[in-house]
Amino acid sequence: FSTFGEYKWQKNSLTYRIVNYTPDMSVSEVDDSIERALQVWAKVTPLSFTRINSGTADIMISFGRQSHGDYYPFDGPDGTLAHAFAPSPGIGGDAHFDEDENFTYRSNRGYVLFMVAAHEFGHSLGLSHSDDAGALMYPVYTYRNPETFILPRDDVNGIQSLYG
Ligand SMILES: O=C1CC=C(NS(=O)(=O)c2ccc(-c3ccccc3)cc2)CC1=O
Ligand SMILES: [Zn+2]
Repeated sequence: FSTFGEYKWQKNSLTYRIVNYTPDMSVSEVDDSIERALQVWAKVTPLSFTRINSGTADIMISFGRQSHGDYYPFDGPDGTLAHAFAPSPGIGGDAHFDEDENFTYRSNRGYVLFMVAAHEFGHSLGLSHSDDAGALMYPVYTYRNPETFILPRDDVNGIQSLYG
C-alpha cells in the first residue's frame, strides 16, 4: 500500500453527502453502492460515516462530465472513471465520478459503482495507489462480485497504518 504521507482525517466520525445521481442506476442502487463502499473501510477502522442531505459534508460525492468544477476535467467514456481528493478541508475527501462512464449495480457490464467508489474512498481517507495487483487500491479496475467482496490484506494494512 502507499499513503499520501500523513494526510489523514483528525476525527473518526465523518459525514458524506450524495450531491447528485447518475441516470445509469436507480437512486436506491446508488445509495446502497455508496453506503457499502464506505462500510468496507469503516469495518476495519474506528471511522464512522454519517449521511447528510444538505450543506457541506466531509466527503461530497457527485457525478459530472468533462469540466465539472475543479481543475481536473473528465475525459469522456473510459479513460479516467473517477477521482477523489486526499483528506483536507474543502475539496479534500470529495469523490467525483465521470458521468460519461456506464456505472452498474452488480453486473459486469460497465463499471460496478460499488468497486469504483470503494477505491476512490480509499483516496478520500488518505491512501494512494498500491503496487499489489490484488489490492483494491491497485490503479487498474478489476471486476469483483460486490456480494462477496473482501477487503484485501494490503488495503487493510494501509488504512490501519493511518487509523488503526
Ligand atoms: O487516483 C486515481 C487516478 C487515476 C484513476 N484512474 S481511473 O479513474 O481510471 C480508475 C482506475 C481504477 C479504479 C479502480 C481500481 C480498483 C478497483 C476499483 C476501481 C478506479 C478508477 C483513478 C484514481 O483514483
Ligand atoms: Zn485511484
